Amino acid sequence: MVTVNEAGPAIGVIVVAAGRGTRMGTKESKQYLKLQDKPIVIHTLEVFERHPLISEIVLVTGEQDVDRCAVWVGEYGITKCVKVIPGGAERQHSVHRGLLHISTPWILVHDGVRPFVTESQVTSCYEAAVKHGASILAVPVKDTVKQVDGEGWVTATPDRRSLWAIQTPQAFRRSDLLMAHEQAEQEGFIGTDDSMLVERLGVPVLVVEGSYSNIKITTPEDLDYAEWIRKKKEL
Ligand SMILES: Nc1ccn([C@@H]2O[C@H](COP(=O)(O)OP(=O)(O)OP(=O)(O)O)[C@@H](O)[C@H]2O)c(=O)n1
Ligand SMILES: C[C@](O)(CO)[C@H](O)COP(=O)(O)O
Repeated sequence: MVTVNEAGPAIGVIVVAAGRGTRMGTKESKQYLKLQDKPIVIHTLEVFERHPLISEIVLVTGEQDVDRCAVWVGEYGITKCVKVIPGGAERQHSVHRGLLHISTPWILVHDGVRPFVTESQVTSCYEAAVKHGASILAVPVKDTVKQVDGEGWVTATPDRRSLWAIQTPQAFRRSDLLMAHEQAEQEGFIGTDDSMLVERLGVPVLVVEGSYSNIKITTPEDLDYAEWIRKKKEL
């Protein structure tokens, strides 16, 4: 772990960037690939660095990447990043580790590979959480979605009007998120987002509409799309 900057408590963000990017298939993990001039994870950190409500960022990276990320944090002027720590085998473990290094009463969790979230989306997500207890960004699903069995047969077609594609940030009371992670760990439950864990506690989670451009850079074609989004934002 590297302690980078000192900052006062308010709203904390855990940026998880400890994944291996197997679906991207590049030698360098996708969060460190350059988008225009900077690593993707730096673009992501800059959104929170600029955000007036955010006081503190904990960056979770691969164990072997902690030192170089701590150097980048200094070089790119991410003054709110107070710690760079190693993550775990699953995203969930990385978030849990981050949570142990941040003590603000409200926490946002964000994927290091979602660099296009906007300041207003972060604000909307946080404000909805404070008002309603927990909140996540999402967009309505555009395609018809089918449930399919292991042999390829369609088993159900859920009503699309009830389906949303879930994004980050996701905002929670720190106490709820910590309890949710502890319970999941005790029960051996692994979820693909933090909301799943908090939902298991019985905490209602409100969906806040985000935007389709808040993509998670996951597969190679996402890189071209990311360049296109970035250029469009500059215009
Ligand atoms: N053990 C892990 C796995 C994922 N993540 C982070 O969680 C975010 C969303 O995960 P995903 O896009 O699935 O990233 P990877 O796990 O890297 O991708 P893949 O599943 O293709 O290996 C990414 O910022 C990733 O770095 C993490 O911090 N720790
Ligand atoms: C949290 C998340 O970004 C919501 O879409 C996503 O579930 C994490 O990535 P993964 O691809 O499911 O690992």
